[in-house]
Amino acid sequence: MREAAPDAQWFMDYRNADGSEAQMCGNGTRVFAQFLCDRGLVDGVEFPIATRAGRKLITRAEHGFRTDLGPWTLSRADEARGRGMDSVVQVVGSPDPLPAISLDLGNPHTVVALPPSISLELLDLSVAPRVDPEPRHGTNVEFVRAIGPRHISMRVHERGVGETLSCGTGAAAAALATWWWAGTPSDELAWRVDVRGGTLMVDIDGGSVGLAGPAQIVAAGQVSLPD
Ligand SMILES: N[C@H](CCC[C@H](N)C(=O)O)C(=O)O
Repeated sequence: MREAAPDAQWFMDYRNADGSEAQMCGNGTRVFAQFLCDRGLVDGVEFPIATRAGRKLITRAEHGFRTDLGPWTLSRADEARGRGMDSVVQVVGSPDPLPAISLDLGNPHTVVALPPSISLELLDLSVAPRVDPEPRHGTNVEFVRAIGPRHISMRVHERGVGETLSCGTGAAAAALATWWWAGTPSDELAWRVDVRGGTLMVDIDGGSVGLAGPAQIVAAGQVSLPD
């Protein structure tokens, strides 16, 4: 980690609600940045942090922060390029399994574009969606509804958690998948992603992706780490 981010002063580690380790958390990087700024632990408008998924550059924005999430890849590129999908997802609320593509943003994501016949609001994500073939290390599953040009709405079932109100790397994966499927011209690169918890902005620059949104510390406490 030190080698991947030699100039980073701080390292963000991340655990899911069930205690499992995740390589990255996009929304977490902004709250981490807010914490560092509030405590005066970083200065400047731009600073790098280290994560298990490598160095991430944070920039202060007018309302919150932008995180350069860096490079992304299609996890099963040959399948995705050949068929426009690499897996299927069975979710409560859809009678049939739905086609999906898998992306790697440091952590794994599986994105489903919902057909018009299926309501995003009515999906039951209290039951974990089943991904086939099942990714070896699990995956975060995003369900996407197109709203307008470069504007999507999304719900997410997170690995190690369940449904959450927002997922930053998931929002980036959802925008990237929609962009990739639609073959969007290269000058249309700023995307708006509505999630249950608010709105995130995703900017796509070819093989690299950025995530911007607000950050607000809502509670403070102490955590005891095991020895
Ligand atoms: N909510 C996070 C991602 C948590 C990652 C996680 N659930 C996993 O990959 O196991 C985000 O804002 O990007």
